Amino acid sequence: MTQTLTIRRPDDWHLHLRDGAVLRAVLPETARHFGRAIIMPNLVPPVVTATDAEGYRDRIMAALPDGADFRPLMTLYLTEDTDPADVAAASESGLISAVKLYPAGATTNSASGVRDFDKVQGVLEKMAEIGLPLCVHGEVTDAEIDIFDREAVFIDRILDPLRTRVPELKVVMEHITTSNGVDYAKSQPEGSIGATITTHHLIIDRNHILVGGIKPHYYCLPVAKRAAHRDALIKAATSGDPRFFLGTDSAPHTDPNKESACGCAGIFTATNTMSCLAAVFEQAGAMDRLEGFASLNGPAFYGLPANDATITLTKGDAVSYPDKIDTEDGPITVFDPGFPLHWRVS
Ligand SMILES: NC(=O)N[C@@H](CC(=O)O)C(=O)O
Ligand SMILES: [Zn+2]
Ligand SMILES: [Zn+2]
Repeated sequence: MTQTLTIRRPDDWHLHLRDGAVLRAVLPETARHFGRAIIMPNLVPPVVTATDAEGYRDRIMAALPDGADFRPLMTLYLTEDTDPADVAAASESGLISAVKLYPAGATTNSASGVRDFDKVQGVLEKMAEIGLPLCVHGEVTDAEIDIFDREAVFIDRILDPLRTRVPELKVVMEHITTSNGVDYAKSQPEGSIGATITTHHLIIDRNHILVGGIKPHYYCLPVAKRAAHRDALIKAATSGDPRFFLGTDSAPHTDPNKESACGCAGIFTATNTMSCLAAVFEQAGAMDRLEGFASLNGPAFYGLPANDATITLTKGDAVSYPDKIDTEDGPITVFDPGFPLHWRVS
């Protein structure tokens, strides 16, 4: 008996598309299965103003394959100089769907991020007033904090005080990797907080990166933690709790930039995400909750309708995906879940 599952067309609430040749190569991978995606603004230079976002949106639209049913949801990169009026106008016109906070130095292309939160208080208050969500890369950057503890320490030292300072601000904890992240999201009122979970953090733990030789294609930030944390993420994602939704954080870097003495952080999952998620949800006995996680909870948090279109997943013989996507800048390795995938999007 063939098994099938039809769900609303999913959205990706955290996606890196880059620009130029990489954008042209990776965008079709997402547009094939996803209706919308929150587009991360960490280009070089970053997408800081409404004018930047408009230009980037136009370049994305120009790179879309003909007939694609995909809409990019743009974001602005929060800096200490961000103008509250520019943000408000960009939100009002429908150009942007969120603002992204990177603590300065936390991750790929985050040098222009925030150091002094007093300097962004005015923007955050304006966002709270107009209901515009703040997407947060939640890691402290202090050299003395162990890299495996940076998310938990961020929650205590930065996120919780921030929520006290601007209680009405809608916050998305991006790519949570710990049970601390799960617990904090669950402790906050529904509708005021969301937490995205990536495909890869539902599958790998830190052993995948380090055991049997160093595996650069499993390195991302926040770095994967112990298996017990991965299990807490699986439990949250498959629980049906509306606070948790899919943000793949698919983050392409070319192979030479990954397979290097100082390799870039980021895992590229756009190509096989839905097959990987189906495997995770099936394993957890929660196929009936995949639609909530991938297609319903995210739009509800962002105040958008779910997509009208649907996709159908079918279980059968192992599905093969390319190991790499070719780009004019070099190959980009596709995430290897480490087990055969049997669910395909038909
Ligand atoms: N996740 C990553 O490891 N990398 C992201 C940045 C980010 O989301 O932190 C990237 O832009 O490459
Ligand atoms: Zn991040
Ligand atoms: Zn990211």
